[in-house]
Order: sequence, then C-alpha cells, then structure tokens
Amino acid sequence: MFQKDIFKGQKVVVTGGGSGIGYTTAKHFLQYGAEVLIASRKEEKLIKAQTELQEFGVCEYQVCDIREVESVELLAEKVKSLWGSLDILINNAGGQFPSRAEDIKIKGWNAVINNNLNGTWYVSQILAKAFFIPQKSGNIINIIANVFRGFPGMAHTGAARAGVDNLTKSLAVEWSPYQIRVNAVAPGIIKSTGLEQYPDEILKGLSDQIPLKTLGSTEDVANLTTFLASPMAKFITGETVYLDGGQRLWGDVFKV
Ligand SMILES: CCCCCCCCC/C=C/C(=O)SCCNC(=O)CCNC(=O)[C@H](O)C(C)(C)COP(=O)(O)OP(=O)(O)OC[C@H]1O[C@@H](n2cnc3c(N)ncnc32)[C@H](O)[C@@H]1OP(=O)(O)O
Ligand SMILES: NC(=O)C1=CN([C@@H]2O[C@H](COP(=O)(O)OP(=O)(O)OC[C@H]3O[C@@H](n4cnc5c(N)ncnc54)[C@H](OP(=O)(O)O)[C@@H]3O)[C@@H](O)[C@H]2O)C=CC1
Repeated sequence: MFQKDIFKGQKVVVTGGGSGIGYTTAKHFLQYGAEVLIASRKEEKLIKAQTELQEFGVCEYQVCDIREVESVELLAEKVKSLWGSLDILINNAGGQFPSRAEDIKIKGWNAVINNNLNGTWYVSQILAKAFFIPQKSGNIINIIANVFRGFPGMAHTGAARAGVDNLTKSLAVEWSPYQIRVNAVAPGIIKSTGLEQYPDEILKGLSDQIPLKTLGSTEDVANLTTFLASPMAKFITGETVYLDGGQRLWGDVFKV
C-alpha cells in the first residue's frame, strides 16, 4: 500500500502487540521500516511474537499491564532507554467478555472499564508527557469497537469505548499545539485470536448480520491504522473511523 520505507526511523509502541490485531499492526509498521515495541501482560506471548516479528525488523517488547500506572511508567522508561523518543502510539490492548447487562458483576464492570478506558488513558497521558508533548510531535491511534448503536451484550465495553471515542476528540484539540494527532479506529467483528473466547452460539451466523456478509481481518485493521499514522493522513485528527462492513448501520448481532 505504501512505499516500503514510509515509517523508516520511526519508533512505534503497540499495546497488545503480542496477538491478533496488535500483532498484525506491529508487523505492518516493521514492514514499512519502523522500529516497534510490543507491550502486554504475558511475557511468554510477547517473546514468541517478538521472535516471529524480528524477521521483519527491529522488534522490542515490554511486559506491561496498562491498568497499572507503575507498569506504564516502566514502559515509558523502557522506551526512553531504548530510543529516547517516540513517534507513534497504538492503544490496542483491551478486551471484555459477553454478558447481559443485569448479570455483570461490579468486579467485572470495573475490570472492563479499567482495561479499556482507564488503561488507554494512563498510557496516553504518560507517553504523551514523556515524549510527544516535549518533542512537539506525536501520533496516537486508539483501537476501540463498533459502539455506534451502543453495544448491547457488552454494555461495559460500549461505555468504555465511547469514553475513548470522546477522549480522542478532546485530546486532538488540547494537544494540537504540540502537533500531536489523535484518532481512533472502530473495528466491527474481526477474525482474530480475540474472537476465540466467544462461544460458538454467539459467533454462528454473525457474518449474515453484516451488510458486506463477511468478518474483517486483522490486516484490514492494520491497513487503516498505518494509514492514519502516516503522513498521508496528516490533516486528519480527532476522527473515529469505523471499519465494520457496514455493521454499525444494519443487522443485529444481539437478540432482544
Ligand atoms: C453479545 C454480542 C456479541 C457480539 C459478537 C462478538 C463481537 C466481538 C467484538 C469484540 C471482540 C473483541 O474485543 S476480541 C478481544 C477480546 N480479547 C480479550 O477480551 C482479551 C482480554 N480480556 C480480558 O483480559 C478479560 O476479559 C478482562 C475481564 C477484560 C480482564 O480480565 P482480568 O484478568 O482483569 O480479570 P478476571 O480476573 O479475568 O475477571 C475479573 C472479573 O470480570 C468478570 N469476568 C471476567 N471474565 C468473565 C466472563 N467470561 N464472564 C463473566 N464475567 C467475567 C468476573 O466478574 C471476574 O471476577 P471473578 O468473578 O472474581 O472471576
Ligand atoms: N476482534 C474483534 O472482533 C475486535 C477487537 N476489538 C479490540 O481490538 C483490540 C485487539 O483485539 P484482538 O486482537 O481481537 O484480541 P486479542 O485478545 O488477541 O488482543 C488483546 C490484546 O490486549 C492485551 N491486553 C489485554 N488486557 C491488557 C492489559 N490490561 N494490559 C496490557 N495488555 C493487555 C492482550 O495481551 P496479554 O494477554 O498478554 O495482556 C492481547 O494481546 C482489543 O482492544 C479488542 O477489544 C474491537 C472490536 C472488535
């Protein structure tokens, strides 16, 4: 899609880069010349991913739980010691579990809000203060979800992702004097490792409920994310781009 060296010399952090969408996104950045650090909770997963990704370029990793401020501060330290600067942050780490709203326990609600809203905020603020704001340059892409019509069946993540959608707009304006662009990608249903945790009865027939009659791929998400991070999107900020085969407009994956 791009010239091969479009991200040459750029330093990129991808949270949740050890699997699924984050892994493919890290791979794309490496293929286009960037150096990438992947960060998530499970070291074994990160080491395996790093070993594979190193085939495409310089890939580093850091164990990090985005819900823990101290852990995110260590991530910033790692970036500082490796590179001394940062160009692009992909806030991809996240997740939730399907549940009817009335059955979500307080602990489960808090786990999902902490993961998707608070975690994204901690990483964004800490890395922006450490790098983007003093550098007066930066680029943040938040991977959220298709919350266009709410998210029945996963109300917790709908609330958290809508929070990040709005945060994207606020930060795009507040941090514009530092030349930091902030955008979001809202994937619909993507064939990835993340879908494996959903029971078959939920997954069955899902593509029939999508106007384009197919699920998305991790490459689809990575293509859009790299585009938004590239100079080709230099006038785009504060935007959330849906990538869902039209699912936000039609079809019902949740039966009332
Ligand atoms: C419908 C439309 C479909 C629509 C069709 C499908 C559309 C899919 C679109 C989106 C797809 C994706 O995002 S795919 C990406 C998915 N990837 C992930 O979700 C991976 C990351 N997820 C996680 O780590 C977890 O789900 C998350 C809860 C967020 C964080 O886990 P933690 O380790 O912090 O916490 P845990 O100790 O596991 O759980 C904390 C509490 O959360 C609750 N909890 C956790 N898992 C639970 C579960 N499966 N069912 C009930 N409750 C659960 C319990 O109350 C737990 O407490 P106890 O009771 O004490 O145990
Ligand atoms: N697949 C889909 O259909 C859709 C996915 N999404 C979102 O896209 C993102 C990527 O999902 P996908 O690739 O499909 O699924 P994965 O489960 O493969 O990816 C989630 C990644 O996030 C990491 N992660 C989760 N919680 C934390 C945490 N607290 N701190 C640090 N890392 C964490 C996981 O790594 P580890 O376990 O090592 O921490 C994992 O690598 C997620 O935010 C997901 O919710 C949104 C819409 C649709």
